[in-house]
Amino acid sequence: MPKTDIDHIKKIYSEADLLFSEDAVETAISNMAEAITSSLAERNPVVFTVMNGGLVIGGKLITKLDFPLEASYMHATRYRNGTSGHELEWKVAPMIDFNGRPVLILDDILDEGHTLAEIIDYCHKNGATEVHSAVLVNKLHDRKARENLKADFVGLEVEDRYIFGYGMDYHGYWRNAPGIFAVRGM
Ligand SMILES: O=P(O)(O)OC[C@H]1O[C@H](OP(=O)(O)OP(=O)(O)O)[C@H](O)[C@@H]1O
Ligand code: HPA
Repeated sequence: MPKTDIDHIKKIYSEADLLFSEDAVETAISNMAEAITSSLAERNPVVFTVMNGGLVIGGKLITKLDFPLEASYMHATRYRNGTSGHELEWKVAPMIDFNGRPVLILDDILDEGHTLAEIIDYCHKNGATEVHSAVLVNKLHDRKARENLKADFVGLEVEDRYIFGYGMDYHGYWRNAPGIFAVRGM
């Protein structure tokens, strides 16, 4: 797709199937926040959002976490604004030292899970005492990178289609879409 084919991008949105409305997603985020608060309020975790996809869930979720926490980000990408994954490329490593501390990783989607699996390994190797993970969406299929790979906190389960909205992109666009949408035919 040419980089500036904005008409194609608009068509993708107008033809997409709405899987979860904004209200449904907001309810899921509130439920995740409650569950995370119950589990981690006394653990003093460092909360890392995985950019870029974690942009929306990171912002929306942490204001609902009812305990003192330090928040930062890391940036790793596997899809590079395309619709199929490659090897994980680190763009920005975590900048808060988490050696000897629990960590909570926040991301938009657990799809095949290579991203989350590598980030969890990275955190353990670099001294995290516990690594917790939360994703807005888990995609249902049998292609997970590791058997039984799951996030500790999951907002919504989605069918095996290419989705966008709430941080998830279609060729770099529509991270801002107010709901979770599936691309027609994908
Ligand atoms: O479970 P996986 O199959 O590994 O895919 C999930 C990852 O893919 C997306 O990131 P992407 O690489 O597209 O970069 P982005 O965050 O900049 O969109 C998403 O934000 C997750 O981090
Ligand atoms: O379905 C998806 N949509 C957007 N980004 C993604 N990254 C992995 N899977 C997806």
